[in-house]
Amino acid sequence: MVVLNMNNEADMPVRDGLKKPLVGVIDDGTKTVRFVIYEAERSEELAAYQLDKTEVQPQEGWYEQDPMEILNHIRTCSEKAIEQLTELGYSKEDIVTLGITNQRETTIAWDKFTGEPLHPAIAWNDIRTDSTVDAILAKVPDRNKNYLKSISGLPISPYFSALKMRWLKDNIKAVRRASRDKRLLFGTSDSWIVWNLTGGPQGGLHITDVTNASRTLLMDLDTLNWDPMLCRLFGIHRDSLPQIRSSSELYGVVQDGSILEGIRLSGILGNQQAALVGQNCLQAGQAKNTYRSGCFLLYNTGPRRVQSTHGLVTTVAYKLGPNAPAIYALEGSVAVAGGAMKFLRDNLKLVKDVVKETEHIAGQVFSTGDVYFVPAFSGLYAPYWRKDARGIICGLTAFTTKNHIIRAALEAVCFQTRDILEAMNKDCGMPLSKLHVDGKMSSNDLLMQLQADLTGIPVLRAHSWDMGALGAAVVAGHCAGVWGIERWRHHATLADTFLPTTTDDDRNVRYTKWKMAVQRSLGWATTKKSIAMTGQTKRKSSMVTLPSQSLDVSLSPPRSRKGSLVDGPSIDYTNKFGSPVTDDGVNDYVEELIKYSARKFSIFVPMKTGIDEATILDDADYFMSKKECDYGMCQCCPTKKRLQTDWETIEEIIENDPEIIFDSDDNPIVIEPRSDLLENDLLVSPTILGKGISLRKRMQLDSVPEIFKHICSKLSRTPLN
Ligand SMILES: Nc1ncnc2c1ncn2[C@@H]1O[C@H](COP(=O)(O)OP(=O)(O)O)[C@@H](O)[C@H]1O
Ligand SMILES: O=P(O)(O)OC[C@H](O)CO
Repeated sequence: MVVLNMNNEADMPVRDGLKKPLVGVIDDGTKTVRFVIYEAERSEELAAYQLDKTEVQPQEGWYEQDPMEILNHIRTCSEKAIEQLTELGYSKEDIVTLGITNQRETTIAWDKFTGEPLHPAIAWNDIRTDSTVDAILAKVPDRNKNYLKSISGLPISPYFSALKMRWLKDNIKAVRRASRDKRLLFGTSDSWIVWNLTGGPQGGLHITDVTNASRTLLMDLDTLNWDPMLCRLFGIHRDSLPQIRSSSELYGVVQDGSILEGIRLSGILGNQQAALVGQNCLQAGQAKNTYRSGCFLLYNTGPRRVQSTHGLVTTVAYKLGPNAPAIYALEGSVAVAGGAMKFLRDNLKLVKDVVKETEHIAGQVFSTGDVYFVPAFSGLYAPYWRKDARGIICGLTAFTTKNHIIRAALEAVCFQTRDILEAMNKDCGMPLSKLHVDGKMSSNDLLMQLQADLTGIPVLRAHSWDMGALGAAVVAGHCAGVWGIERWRHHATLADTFLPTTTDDDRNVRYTKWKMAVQRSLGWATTKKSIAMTGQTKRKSSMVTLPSQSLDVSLSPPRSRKGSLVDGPSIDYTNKFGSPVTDDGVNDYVEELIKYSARKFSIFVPMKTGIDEATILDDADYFMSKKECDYGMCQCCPTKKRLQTDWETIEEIIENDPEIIFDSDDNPIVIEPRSDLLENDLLVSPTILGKGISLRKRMQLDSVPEIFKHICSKLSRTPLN
């Protein structure tokens, strides 16, 4: 008899006879949804079912998924896998607990009350947020993409969830509205799944685990909580974010009326962290590389957070219980690995069947014939973090055949892995002596041999390609008491070994050439081009050039926006505009100022009797009163972490993001009625370089932004309409 105990929570079911406790895993990948059932004691996969997801690519560089399809697939896959169980003499009741592993960073916004997704999921590899990245970079000193790394471990890149959340708030009305009405919930796909499994609008749990949270760019790696400054910077309100939990604890019970009804949920891990656990890389110094659409190398650094100075990210590897310490990892993420094979199949039609043909075709030549393929389709991730890189195939000659190109695409995966290893060795100071690998693409023997040859270390391929689901089963089973982590630590993972067959000189010469190819791929996509590509015209801040002024002054943007806004001439308006300026000639300039460079504003409107003062939005008071403890850490908002906010366009902020309408002293921007204003006058008072300057602007009615009309209607003598 096995008695299962969930961390002192209510006891798990009691099983009799020979049947062993089973653990189910929901695996939400980029391309597929799977449901896998393991027999805990023998770590054996008993049943699995998988469905492909519909690929949605509405524009170049945009990758979306249907959140409802994810849920429907989970239902179907779990039903089918459980059907298989019955043939083995088991039943659904033998599944004692569930784990979830998921594609990370993919972001979903939904309505807390209706449960409806407010937009398709934006997948991790989507680059629509290119210009959002620019807007955020414009707010940080020196536009330094690593500025937030000391807190979050991550560079500012389209890859991470905060950028996707910001984009959704900026561009999707339904998301904005839900935010204003406090109905908005954000989450990575694990949160979406758990919320729905545990009741959805009827009390569903809005949670995520530390590993997923560590991929958002909003979590502080030390406190393992949402960081107030990061939330403020990205304009994401704490109430819309899930609660961060450990990777292995009893979260709740499935209550969605599906076949999984009543089963407990006790493990959540991002899929790359899950593969690290599945590969049994539980000691500091062990690493694994998973080859799928992308390729992700994680190096366990134990409880020590290693801050990379060579382009890697610091991430949480796992936290096996609410009171267990967090274990960290250094990660090298490669955006395109197996994805390059798909490109050769679907776009260039060089192969029909990736699995059956690539190895054979590439194996017919002994080298790439000096051809190099950099598959930077959506920029390069680690260690370069260049969103302006684009794919190139170089070194083509009249003798180049498709065999060379396919082989070069395989080698690209190996070279990108070497890039990561080089960075990792520098960061850790101790070269990795072997590499554990998994992922579907690792079934390619030629790829594995090339990997050993191009890195010079043995490559150990796991017996099963899907170590992610196994890892999630381990952490869920650990909490349920059916899969001891200590036992797992000593579990011998079977592997095929590929040994290097080249000399150091050979591989270094080839690697130098690869670096040359990478250099040629950089800077290909300009910001301008990427905006045109994605059809995004709204956020223009990074490419704005102020028009030449009729004013006899030199133009200068507010100091903190200098780097991003202006390539053109500059005005020193502090010297010129000490007092209100009503000259019509200043209109264009005020317009520009309002549009692009406002930093701290007061807006005055003609007075309406009886109203003394009001904030721009009713929300502002609410946020002001809540803002400190909102993040659960009012004493923990250390001054050093506060960022001097430099606002985007005022209309954008007002329209898009009520939460962040605060000036640099953390006061809400105030609309003040003033009796000395003419009807339809708005007096905009930006504070620049510490001085208040009043620019009176007579607004053209047809050009008055809706929000100003609203303000005037609310406060002034004469509504604008
Ligand atoms: N034998 C193989 N040789 C080369 N590439 C492969 C092979 N098997 C799979 N791949 C590639 O690896 C990727 C497998 O991805 P998959 O595991 O389905 O993960 P994901 O969920 O990341 O899409 C696909 O892009 C496929 O083209
Ligand atoms: O689903 P995969 O295997 O492509 O994994 C995606 C990663 O989690 C993205 O960070």
